[in-house]
Parts: sequence; C-alpha cells; structure tokens
Amino acid sequence: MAVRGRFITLEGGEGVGKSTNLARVVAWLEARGLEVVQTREPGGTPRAEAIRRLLLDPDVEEPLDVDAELLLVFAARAQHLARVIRPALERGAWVVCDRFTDATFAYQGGGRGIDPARIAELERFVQRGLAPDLTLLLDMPIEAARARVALRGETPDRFERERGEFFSAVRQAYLARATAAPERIAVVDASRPLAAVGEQIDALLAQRVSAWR
Ligand SMILES: Nc1ncnc2c1ncn2[C@@H]1O[C@H](COP(=O)(O)OP(=O)(O)OP(=O)(O)O)[C@@H](O)[C@H]1O
Ligand SMILES: Cc1cn([C@H]2C[C@H](O)[C@@H](COP(=O)(O)O)O2)c(=O)[nH]c1=O
Repeated sequence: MAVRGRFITLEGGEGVGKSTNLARVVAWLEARGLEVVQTREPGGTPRAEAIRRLLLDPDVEEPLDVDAELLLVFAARAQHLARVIRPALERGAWVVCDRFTDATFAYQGGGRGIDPARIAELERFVQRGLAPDLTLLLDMPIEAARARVALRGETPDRFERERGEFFSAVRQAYLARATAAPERIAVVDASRPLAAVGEQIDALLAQRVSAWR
C-alpha cells in the first residue's frame, strides 16, 4: 500500500529540548484533527526498546564496537519501521519521531567517525526510500545543553558520558546535513526560552502543513 501520512522527526544533541518540543508538535497536529503516532529512536517497539537499553547501558564491561553500535541502531530501526512507522503512515496517520537516521549520521558518522557512505548504504537497505518529510533540528551550544541535562539529575547514559569533542562533532555533522538538505531540515535556535522555540516550531508546522495540502 502507498505511504499516505506524513513523517516528522526532531533531531539535535543531548538536552536541546527534543522531547519537550515533540509534545508540542503532537498537540499542534492533534488540534487539527490528525491522527498522530508519537515515537522515538532507538526504540518505539518492545524489541527495539531492548536494543535501546543495550545501546545506552553504561555499565557493561565489554566495550561496544563502533560497527556493532551502527548495526544495532539500524536493527532497531528496521523493527520500528516494520511494526510502527510504515503501518502508521500507510493508514494515513502522522508519525512524529524523537530522532531518526539524521542521528546516525551525526552520532555514528560525526561522533564515531564512521564513513557516511557506509551509513547511507544501510539507510537504503533498511528504509527502502522512506525518509522524513520534515525534520526540526534543535541546535544550541553544547555546554548550555549539557547544563540542562545535568539539571535533570539523572545518571548519564553511555552516550551522555562522551567527551565534549564527541558532541562538537555530532553538532557539526547535524548542521552539515541541514545545509545539504534545507528543504527538509529546518534549524531551530534551541538556546532561546521555551516559548520562543515553540512559536518558531508552530510557524514552521503551519507553513509546511499548508504546503502539503
Ligand atoms: N528552551 C528551553 N529553555 C530552558 N530549558 C529547556 C528548554 N527546552 C527544554 N528545556 C529543559 O531542558 C531539559 C532537557 O529537555 P528535553 O528532555 O526536552 O531535551 P532532549 O533533547 O529530549 O534531551 P535528551 O537528548 O537527553 O533526550 C528538560 O529539563 C527541559 O525541561
Ligand atoms: C537514533 C539514534 C540515537 N543515537 C543516540 C543518541 C542519544 O544519545 C541516544 C538516545 O537517547 P535520547 O534520549 O534520544 O537522547 O541514542 C545514536 O547514537 N544513533 C542513532 O541513530
């Protein structure tokens, strides 16, 4: 069956406000009478959430090989696409996802140094042409974002324990993808107060949704 719904993703480094603003995107769409499926990566199904725990667990003594990390990310994505994303889009629902493949190019590509061409191969294999219609890239300086994460007072996961250089590389990789695909990826200055960030997101949604109709 042909894909009919729309696929929106939120991206950005740790603590930039993806989860907070995802709730706003969902509310904005639902207020317009649309069926919305809210989900996240890695994860979104019980098996994919099990892979997420494996990826994020900081306490495993055996270091995770970077290629194994990449393949686990795409294994979780394949399951998520098959069980949640494709069925939702096919029945006409809108899917709003906290992170997707731009995160792989940013974290495994930029952060871990994996060749983007190898990531693109897996992207083609797993997604078979399916890609987000709109990506909101929340961008802000990494130190300020890390301060927000620290305020949450949670135990840092395996990625959150990385050094500053890792997150600088992640941020640069995200921004490079936005430069390469400006028609899909809208950069939002996430360092501003929540209300200002939300207003820009509402305006972007209004503009894109009217263009799709
Ligand atoms: N514009 C903002 N100004 C100030 N604080 C904010 C803003 N946006 C979000 N926050 C706060 O920053 C913290 C991180 O936000 P949130 O959890 O939404 O980020 P995230 O990008 O989803 O994080 P993670 O990458 O860890 O999942 C939360 O405590 C949230 O309330
Ligand atoms: C999709 C995806 C995610 N990651 C990393 C990025 C984050 O550190 C964690 C997810 O946790 P969060 O609550 O969303 O911050 O996973 C990754 O490295 N590669 C990916 O493709």
